[in-house]
Amino acid sequence: MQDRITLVRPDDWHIHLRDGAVLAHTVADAARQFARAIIMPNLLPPVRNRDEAAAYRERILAARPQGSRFEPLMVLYLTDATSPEDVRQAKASGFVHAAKLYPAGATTNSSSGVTRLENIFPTLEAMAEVGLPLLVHGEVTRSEIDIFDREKHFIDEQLSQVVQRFPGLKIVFEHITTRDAAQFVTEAPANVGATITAHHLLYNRNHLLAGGIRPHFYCLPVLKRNTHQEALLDAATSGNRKFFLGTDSAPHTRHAKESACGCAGCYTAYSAIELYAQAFEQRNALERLEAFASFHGPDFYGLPRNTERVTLRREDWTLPESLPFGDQQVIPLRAGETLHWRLEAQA
Ligand SMILES: NC(=O)N[C@@H](CC(=O)O)C(=O)O
Ligand SMILES: [Zn+2]
Ligand SMILES: [Zn+2]
Repeated sequence: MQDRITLVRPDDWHIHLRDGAVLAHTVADAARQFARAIIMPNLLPPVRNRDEAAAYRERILAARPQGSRFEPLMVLYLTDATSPEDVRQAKASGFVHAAKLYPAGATTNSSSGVTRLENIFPTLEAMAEVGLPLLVHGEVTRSEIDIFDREKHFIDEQLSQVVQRFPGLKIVFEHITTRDAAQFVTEAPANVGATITAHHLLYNRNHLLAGGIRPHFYCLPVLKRNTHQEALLDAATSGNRKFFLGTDSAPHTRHAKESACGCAGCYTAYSAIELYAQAFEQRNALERLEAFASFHGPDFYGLPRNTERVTLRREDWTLPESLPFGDQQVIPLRAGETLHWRLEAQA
């Protein structure tokens, strides 16, 4: 049985680091594993332009552990008011690598998001022109649409249109959760890719709801039935270059999660690559992990692959029950449970 895997250091193409005191924790967790990460801009207020991205980037860099070369890849948050000029300035900065579409009301801190896709057509045109990828939280927000069907509706009503209308625009369908999304991306042209989280590979809605409601498994888009989980495992382990690692690690305090109205988001940054290794091993596909975690993302974004290597060792270890999070606590996904792979500390 294989007991070590060496891979080129991976990157995380979708992470929430939050801001302020918690950056010390979130940045350290990400930097231990990943060389670079695409930093989600859904702060309050959101990261709307080059200057806000520059300031947030400085706060992240200042929170890096000593000696870390972790590189935050910044993202603009699209609002109805984002202009083509904002896009050009952001691209020219060199440190903004994408812009994110949050349909207004779809998820955490999305209230300043885009209310009608048509409002940002000129902005999307500019993004296609300068080569700034569009990242999408792909769910419709209409209250009459069942929450388990919102991703599928988004594909049919919105994403397919954007793909058709802007053939020159790179699009990442973020944190896909359904067979429909995996199929859509597979059949789409090469400018369309997708991130897949570790939790959507490891879990389905039974884990969230059967035998008791488990708030630490609640995220958006919500976990779907096991047939969708299987389709995501197929996609992630297929070797298809359109699919790559994006944890969507999205910490909320323990109190905000364990509540009558709990927040959406799973904290996976603490052990992300180990969780992915476990998912790939379930499929006997460990040899496909490196391409998914370390090659497909930079290739899609047009960035160089990392050169440094990391090693995962087969070793049982137990995740902490909770982690410090500013002056509060965050519960990592799989808290108190045993993982079977462990990332070796860097010399
Ligand atoms: N994924 C989540 O459940 N939550 C994210 C937002 C998001 O990525 O949709 C968050 O910022 O908390
Ligand atoms: Zn999202
Ligand atoms: Zn996210």
